[in-house]
Amino acid sequence: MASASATVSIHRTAFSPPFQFQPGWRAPLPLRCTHSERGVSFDPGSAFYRSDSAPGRDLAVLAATLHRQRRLDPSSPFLCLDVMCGSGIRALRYLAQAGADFVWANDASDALRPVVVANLSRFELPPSDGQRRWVVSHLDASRLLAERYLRREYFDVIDVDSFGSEAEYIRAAFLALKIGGLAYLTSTDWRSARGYGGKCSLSSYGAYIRPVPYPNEIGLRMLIGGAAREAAMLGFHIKPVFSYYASHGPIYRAMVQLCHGKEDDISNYYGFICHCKSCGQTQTFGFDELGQISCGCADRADATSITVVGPLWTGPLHDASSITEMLNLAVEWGWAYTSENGIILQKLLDTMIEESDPRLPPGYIRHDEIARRAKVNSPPLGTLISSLRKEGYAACRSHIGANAIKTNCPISSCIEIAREIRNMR
Ligand SMILES: C[S@@+](CC[C@H](N)C(=O)[O-])C[C@H]1O[C@@H](n2cnc3c(N)ncnc32)[C@H](O)[C@@H]1O
Repeated sequence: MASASATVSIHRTAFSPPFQFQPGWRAPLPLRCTHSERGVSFDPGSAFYRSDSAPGRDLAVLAATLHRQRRLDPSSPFLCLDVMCGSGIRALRYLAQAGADFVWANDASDALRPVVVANLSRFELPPSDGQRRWVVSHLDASRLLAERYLRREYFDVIDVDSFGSEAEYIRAAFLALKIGGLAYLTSTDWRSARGYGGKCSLSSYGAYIRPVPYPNEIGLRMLIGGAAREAAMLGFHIKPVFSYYASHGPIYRAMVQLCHGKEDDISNYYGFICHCKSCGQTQTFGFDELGQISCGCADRADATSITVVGPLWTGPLHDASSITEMLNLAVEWGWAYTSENGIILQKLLDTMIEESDPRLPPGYIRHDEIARRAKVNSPPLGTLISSLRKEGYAACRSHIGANAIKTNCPISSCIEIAREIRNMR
C-alpha cells in the first residue's frame, strides 16, 4: 500500500470485539441467493443494491486484502466496518474475500436486518476462541462511528457508502480508523461536482465548485480534498490509494489511507484548479499564489475567462505501487480479465497506473475539443497520445472519460500536434 503505511506508528491499538449477542437469534433460512459477485452469492432482499457498483467493490476488496497482508501488526485481528451496508454485500465480501477477521455491518434501516443477518450467517462459525466474526446493527452512521471512537475501538477498514455527499461522516470515520487504516469514501453528489451547487459544495467539502470541462475528475478531487482537510484538522494526513469514477449514478469513490502526522501534503496537494475558457488551458495554483491567478494566453484572457475552483486535492489520484499490487492480485485471483458489468479490471487498473504519473496535472482535455480548436477532424485518440509522448510529454487516457486525454502538454501544443497528425494523413 502507500509507502507511509510502513513507517507510521500505530498508537491506536487493536481491540477484541466484546460484542453481546442475544442468545438463540437465528437467521431466516434458507437463504435465497439470487445474486453473485466474484463467486460470493447473496440475497439483496429489499435493500438498495446496484450490480453496477460491483467493480467499485472489487477494488475495495483488492485494496483491503493487500492492506491486511502488509499491515504492521499481522497478529492483531483485521477489522472492517461497513457503516451503510444495505444488503451487507460489502461486509460479506470483506469477510469472504479480503480475509477480515471481523466485520461490523450497519445500516440505519432495521427493516434490512433479516437480509443482512442471513447473508452474513454463513460466517457464523465460532472460531476456536469463541469470538463472533460479524455483528449487525441499525444505528445512524455518525453515532456508530462516534461510539466506536469513544470506546477506543478502531478499525482497519471503514466503508462509507452513502447516498449523496459522504462529507458529514468523514471526520467520524477518521476518528474510528486505525492510523494507517483505509477509509473507502463514496459520494454521489454530482450536482456539487458539476458546479451546480457552489454553496452546497462549500458547506460539504469546503470547496467552491464551478462548471469546468472535466467535472467528474473535479468530483473525485473535491471528495479527496474534503478528506484531506478533515484529516489535517485532526492532525493527520491522507494518501489516496485509488480513486474511481463510475458513470452509473454517477458515483465518486476514493480509498484513502489515514497517515500519522500533518505533512506538507495539505499545502502541496491542496489548492485551486483554474480553467481558461478562452484558450482551454488548465493550471493549478497554491494558496500562496492566489493573487497571481491569470492565464496569459495569446487570447488575452481576462478575469471573466478564468474559472477558479477549489480548494481541492491537486495531487495524484492514485498510488501507482498500490494499484500495481492490486492488479497483480486481480490476475492471481482470476478477476483481471473477466468482466463484472462490462468493466475489465485489468484495463481499468492499467489506466489508473498511467494516470498516477506525477508529471500529469489535474484535469483532462477531451480530444474532440482539441480537434475543434485545431479546426481539424479528430485524430484517433491513441495516435494523439503517442504523438504527445514522442514529443516528450506525459500523456494517457483517463479512466473517467473515453474521449479524455491527460497530459502536461500545453493546449496550444496539443492543437499543433493534432494539426500535424491530420496533415500527415
Ligand atoms: C448506497 S446504499 C448502500 C449500498 C451498499 N453499501 C451496497 O454496496 O450495496 C446506502 C445505505 O445507507 C443507509 N443509510 C442512509 N443514511 C444512513 C445513516 N445516516 N446511517 C446509516 N445508514 C444510513 C440506507 O438505508 C442505505 O441502505
